[in-house]
Amino acid sequence: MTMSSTTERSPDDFSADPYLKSLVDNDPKSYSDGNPLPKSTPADPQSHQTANHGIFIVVMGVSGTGKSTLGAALSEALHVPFIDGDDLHPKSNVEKMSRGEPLTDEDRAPWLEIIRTTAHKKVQTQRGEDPGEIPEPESKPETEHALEKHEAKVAASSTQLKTGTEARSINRPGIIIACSALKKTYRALLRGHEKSGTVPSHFVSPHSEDLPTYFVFMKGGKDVLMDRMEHRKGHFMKAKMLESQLETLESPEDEEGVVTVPIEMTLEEQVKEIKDGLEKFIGESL
Ligand SMILES: Nc1ncnc2c1ncn2[C@@H]1O[C@H](COP(=O)(O)OP(=O)(O)OP(=O)(O)O)[C@@H](O)[C@H]1O
Ligand SMILES: O=C(O)[C@H](O)[C@@H](O)[C@H](O)[C@H](O)CO
Repeated sequence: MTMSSTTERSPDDFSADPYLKSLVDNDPKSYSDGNPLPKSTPADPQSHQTANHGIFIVVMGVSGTGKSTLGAALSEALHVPFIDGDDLHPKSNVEKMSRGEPLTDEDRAPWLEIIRTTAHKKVQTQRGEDPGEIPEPESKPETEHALEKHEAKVAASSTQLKTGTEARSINRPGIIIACSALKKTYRALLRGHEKSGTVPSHFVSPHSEDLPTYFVFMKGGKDVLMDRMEHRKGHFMKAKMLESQLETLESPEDEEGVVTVPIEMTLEEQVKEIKDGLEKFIGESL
């Protein structure tokens, strides 16, 4: 089933989920008169190659591949904030996964829209632009912590900028989000190539050229994953869900802007591989 064929939701559907309802209620403008958010000026397709243009990096792969671990490490290395996509799931999705039930396309669609919109908002804020009235999705302390850490780093970087050192390697607007992004259609939505039609109009996310999107694909075999998930403590996603995650996964390796990293590599090796890969796509050092 493609994302574009998912059933359009009415505002009433959003009332059923307190999390989605809070997002709707926070934006009376788009619901009373149907006005979408003002969009940023469309950028020149090549303009993401300038240091001021933000980038959106999605760390993807099935559960247990190490997305959260790598996302945090990449954030340190690139001086770009990190958000765990798990923190942006509607509550109903987390409850469903905790019960051991795999999510459907319909469950994932609003979550994917929220992820892209959140990425855009964070990049706009870093650029000093007004992110408009996109409501702040429910966030958990870890997310806030990651953003605070990033802000502290930006402050430290500014000092370096003043002294003229490492000016090109710091302070680039951008955001890293961990998200399973299992299917091609989900990635089309995260890239801004498609709309799911499952969220209110104020979730208008930017065109792909206005927020260039890259994927880091964490590739690994079932045995290693099963072992990691079985040893991981305190996570809502249990090892028995791995089967359905692997069945759902459509490899992104033939798609544009994808850096693939084996999960067996050390964290250090993964970060280096990704930095090199992204620099090739972007055409400059990060
Ligand atoms: N490079 C690595 N080498 C060995 N173990 C790792 C590596 N990266 C992560 N791990 C371990 O694997 C487990 C899964 O990692 P993590 O929670 O980051 O995965 P995830 O993809 O974010 O999972 P989920 O999507 O289910 O939240 C953790 O116990 C983590 O410590
Ligand atoms: O698409 C999905 O099925 C979900 O996003 C999961 O992958 C979880 O969010 C994550 O892996 C938590 O463990």
